[in-house]
Amino acid sequence: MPPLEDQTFPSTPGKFKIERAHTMNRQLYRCFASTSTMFLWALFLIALTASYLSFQGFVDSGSRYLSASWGGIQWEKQVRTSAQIHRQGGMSVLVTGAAGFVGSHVSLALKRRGDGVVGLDNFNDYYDPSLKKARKSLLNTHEVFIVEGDVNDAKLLAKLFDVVAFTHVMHLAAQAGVRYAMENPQSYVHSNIAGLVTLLETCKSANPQPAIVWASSSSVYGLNEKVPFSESDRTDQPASLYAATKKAGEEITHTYNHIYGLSITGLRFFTVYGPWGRPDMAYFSFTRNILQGKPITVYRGKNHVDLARDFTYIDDIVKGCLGSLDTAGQSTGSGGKKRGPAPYRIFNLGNTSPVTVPTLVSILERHLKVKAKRNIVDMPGNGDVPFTHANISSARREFGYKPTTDLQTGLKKFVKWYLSYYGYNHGKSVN
Ligand SMILES: O=C(O)[C@H]1O[C@H](OP(=O)(O)OP(=O)(O)OC[C@H]2O[C@@H](n3ccc(=O)[nH]c3=O)[C@H](O)[C@@H]2O)[C@H](O)[C@@H](O)[C@H]1O
Repeated sequence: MPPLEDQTFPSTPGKFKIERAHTMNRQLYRCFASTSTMFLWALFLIALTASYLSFQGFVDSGSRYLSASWGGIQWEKQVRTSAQIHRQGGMSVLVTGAAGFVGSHVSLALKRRGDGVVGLDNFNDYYDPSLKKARKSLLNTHEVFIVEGDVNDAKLLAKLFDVVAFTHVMHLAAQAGVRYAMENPQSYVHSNIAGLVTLLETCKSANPQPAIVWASSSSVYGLNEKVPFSESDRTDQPASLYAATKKAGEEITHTYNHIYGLSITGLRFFTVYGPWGRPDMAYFSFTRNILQGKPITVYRGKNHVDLARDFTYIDDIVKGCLGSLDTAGQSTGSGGKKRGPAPYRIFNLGNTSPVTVPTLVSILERHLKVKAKRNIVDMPGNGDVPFTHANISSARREFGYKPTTDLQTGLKKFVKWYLSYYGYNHGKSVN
């Protein structure tokens, strides 16, 4: 039996060490009684360490290989080819959210006029990812390569800037949707705040730094009642977490402009709609339900006042995006250091003619030739605002922005696309 003091927990660490040392000495003496045994043990330990290290190396490279959906010579070639500029004075643009609604349209428009475009998208399932895959296929046929990845992946972003010296970033990747923010608040912080900062960190360190144009939102006007909404109006009363993250984005981009000399343009989009749109938006889900004979819920504001939106057609928004890129001016910093002041701009991109939600439904009924089953309910406190209305004189002055599509015409084009994509007797599998 060992002495009692060896069995119980020591009263001080020092005592423990002394007692343990005695015990270990006795064991060492027994084990390494002869020098030849010690030599063999040393050899054994060296061999063991070497095989452990090479096994770790194998595991590391294996997991890198398995988890990487990007990288490699072939991948870099695709990125470079997609980024190639085919016009005099053209730009090479990294478009985040390229498989999204606005992202896919902007990518196509840039490519068509000869600019280099590389897309980035995480293909999340906020809405039916098969629609995003279909947009990706469309872009592929126009030689736009979309990298599958998240804007929070700093290594991927750094790699992309290693491969291509992007002149511009069109940042459209975001968690969209006003009401969904109550269900999944963290996804807004992840994409609209953390993701934005990761992207800005990459851009600030890039040499040369790109100019950045990114999607803010009309929702930043929140409870503002002064109409039409001008960029100088107050934006400190957001009505939803979505709006709050977009407003935060405006402040965050301002600091990167101020400290690092990044050229920044924020675009406040007003309820963008059109072909290849987002299934979570009202005009899209109403269309699906009307065709399926299901009821639609139409929200109504205080005192039974109809809600209204400055619905803006996608082609007008695309023109606004391209105009912003063309006039962005250069970032002035390099290697994370500012060399002089750079442009910081914010523009409304709206249509300037709000339409009520019941009118939107009536237009859809006409185009679909089907009567909607309207379920009218008071607007729940879910982050919605009663109306939006853009003053677009700044964008008009700066790059000639002039929307030309009214809701009637735009919805006609949307319905035509919807029916060609899903068919009449369809929609059942759409999310
Ligand atoms: O401009 C923006 O920055 C935002 O535009 C868009 O938000 P919203 O203007 O809220 O569009 P959308 O959901 O189509 O609802 C339209 C109207 O239908 C009403 N609405 C909606 C759903 C419903 O079931 N019933 C209903 O009446 C509803 O109350 C509202 O009055 C983008 O989704 C958002 O990502 C952001 O980009």
